[in-house]
Amino acid sequence: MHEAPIQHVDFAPFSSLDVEQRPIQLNEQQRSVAQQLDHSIRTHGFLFLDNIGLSCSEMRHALHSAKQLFDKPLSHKLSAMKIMHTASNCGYIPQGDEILNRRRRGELKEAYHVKNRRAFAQTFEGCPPQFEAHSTALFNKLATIARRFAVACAAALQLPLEHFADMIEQSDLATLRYLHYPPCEFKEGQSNAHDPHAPIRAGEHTDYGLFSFLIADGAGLQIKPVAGGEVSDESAQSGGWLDVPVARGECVIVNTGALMARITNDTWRATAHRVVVHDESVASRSRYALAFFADPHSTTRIQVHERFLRGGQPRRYETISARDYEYGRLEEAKAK
Ligand SMILES: O=C(O)CCC(=O)C(=O)O
Ligand SMILES: [Fe+2]
Repeated sequence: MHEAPIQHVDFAPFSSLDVEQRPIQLNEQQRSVAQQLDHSIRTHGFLFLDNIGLSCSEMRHALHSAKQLFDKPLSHKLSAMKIMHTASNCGYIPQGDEILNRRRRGELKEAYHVKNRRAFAQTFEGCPPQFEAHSTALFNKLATIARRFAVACAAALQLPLEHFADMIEQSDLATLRYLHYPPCEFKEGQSNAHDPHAPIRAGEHTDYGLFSFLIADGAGLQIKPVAGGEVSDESAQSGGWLDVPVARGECVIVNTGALMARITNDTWRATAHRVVVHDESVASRSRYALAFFADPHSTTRIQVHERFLRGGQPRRYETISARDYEYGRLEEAKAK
């Protein structure tokens, strides 16, 4: 297996950006960060973002609170916690309820979704005592960082600087996802990386929204840039997957999602990824991760921006609302 040569981008110049101020103005250093993003996203669709304004200890604390949440007995999680339904997209997702890739016979993970408290009321019954306060604070912090990142994306793509930042402000679709991949079986030569139907920790997929931040504490993430907004049968199954080196809660991994691919007419693609186990030692341990999905507000019209149609470029995607697109994909991912 090959390691992906993923670049690190230092986001420190953006930490002082006030995303509420209009007009947004960028200095030279910030414009240079935007150029680096453009390069990384065009070449891999994934990058490591350093100095985002979330310290290592905050990231480790977040991973620890995922552990505390999922450490609750299964009977408690099923009876006392709110179970996630597509309509709300928040709460607990038991193992087996979500299948990101329908060719897989199952996915070896459980998850918990936290939504924007400013956009709708979420209750946290059955969660550990500090979980509500901690996850809400983390959501708000990541949402601000995401808006700064959205400005950098707009600069990189030469769009009006507020273009993406306004779409995700107060978004009811943005989600903070806590993930736990429990220890699983490993059989040499029959790993889920090779058999396209075997159960897997997270099946081949692209994320739905504009971009995602990922914080993880263990190996297994693999990526494969694809030519469009979704994973085709061929691209998911053939070889060419690259390992993402583990960041162990030291920096954030960023990837672009399907709605970004639609708006940019695939100038920035959605990057396919999955989570596998390569060996006995990875299989024998739990893996915890957090993903923040920067998804536009549900009423946002997602259309190819005219800038990507210049010079007679064919329009690859029809206009759709963020809600219709995302709920379509959430329904697809629901185990039938
Ligand atoms: O756990 C990971 O590293 C990836 C999770 C992921 O891709 C997702 O939840 O969309
Ligand atoms: Fe993902």
